[in-house]
Amino acid sequence: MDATAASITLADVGKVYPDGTVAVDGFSLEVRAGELAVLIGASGSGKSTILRMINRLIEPSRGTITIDGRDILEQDPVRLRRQIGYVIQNVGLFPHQTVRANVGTVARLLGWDRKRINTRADELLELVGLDPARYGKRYPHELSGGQRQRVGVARALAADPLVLLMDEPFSAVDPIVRARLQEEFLRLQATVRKTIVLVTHDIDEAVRMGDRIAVLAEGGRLLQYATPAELLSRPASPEVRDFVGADRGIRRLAVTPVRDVMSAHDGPADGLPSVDVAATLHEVLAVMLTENAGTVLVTENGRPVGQVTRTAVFETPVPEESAV
Ligand SMILES: Nc1ncnc2c1ncn2[C@@H]1O[C@H](COP(=O)(O)OP(=O)(O)OP(=O)(O)O)[C@@H](O)[C@H]1O
Repeated sequence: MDATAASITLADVGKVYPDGTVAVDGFSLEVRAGELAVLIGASGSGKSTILRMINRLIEPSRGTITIDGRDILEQDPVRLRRQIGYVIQNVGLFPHQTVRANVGTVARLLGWDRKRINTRADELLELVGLDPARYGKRYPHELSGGQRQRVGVARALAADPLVLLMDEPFSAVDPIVRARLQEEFLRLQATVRKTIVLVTHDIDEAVRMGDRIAVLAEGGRLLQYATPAELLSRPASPEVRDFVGADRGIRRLAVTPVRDVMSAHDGPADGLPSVDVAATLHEVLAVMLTENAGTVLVTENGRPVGQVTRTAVFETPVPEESAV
C-alpha cells in the first residue's frame, strides 16, 4: 500500500464486557484519511473502549470497523496492530531497553535489518525533537516525562503506520510541557499526515488538536461530531453546550479564521494595525486590545484585502444560544 494514511469507518459498533457492562452501544463514526479526530466525553463514556477496538486490543461485540475499506476483523490482529501506532498515557516504554531500541521495536518485529532499524530510529528521534546522538543510548528513566512521551510518539511512528491511536497521550505531563508537546505534535502531523484518533478529557486539547471532535455520552452515545469552530459556535444540544463549557466564546475566537469574518475594506488604511489573512479572531482581538483599535486591517502578502471591526469579532457567527 502506497498511501500514508487511511480512512477509518466505524459502523454501529458495540461492546458488551463479559460482566454485562454495555460500554458502547451502537457507535458510528467516519474519520477521513489524514484527519485528526478527537474523542471526548465524560469518564466511562466508552472512549478508550472504542479506541482499543480499532486495533483489536478489544474485540467488538457487534458492528463493523474498516480501515481503508478493509474489515479489521478479517485481518490477523497481530499484523493489524503493527500497522497501527498506539500511544498511551504513560507511554509504556520498555525500561531495560535504550531509547533507540524502544523506537525500533516494531521495525525489529517486522524483521528489518539492524542498520535500517537504527537509521529509521534516529530519523524519528530527530523528527520528534530529540537529538539521537544525545538521547539514543539513554534508558527511559534517564528522560523527563515530556521526553519519554516524545519517544512514545517516535516509536508509534516507526513502522510508518497508516493510523495512529492516542489515548490521553499528553495528560501525564505538566501543563506547560503539554502545550509544547501538543504544538510540536501538530507540526509533526502537518508533515506526516496520519489518520489519528485521539482520546482526551481536555476540551482545550480537543479544540487545539482536532480537525473534528466527537463528543460522547455514556454508552458511546455520539452527541455531536463537528469541527472545533462548529462545536463551539453551534453546540447541537444543551448537553454538548455544558460539556464544551462557559468559556467557549473565547475558544471560538481561537478557531475562527479572520477570513470568515472580515468585510470589504473601505476608507484609508493609514495608521490601522493589521493582521495577516491567516490569523484567527483571537489574534485579531489581541491586536485590538494592545493597539486600542476598533478596526483592524486584514492583509495578504502585505496588501489590504479586508477589515474586521470589534463588533464583527464578537457578533460573528451569531451562535444560537440565547436560551442560556
Ligand atoms: N474490562 C472491563 N470489564 C467491564 N467493564 C469495563 C471494562 N473496561 C471498561 N469497562 C466499563 O466500560 C465503560 C467504558 O469504559 P472506557 O474505559 O471505555 O471509558 P472512557 O470513556 O475511556 O473512560 P475514562 O475517560 O474514565 O478513561 C465504563 O463503564 C467502564 O467501567
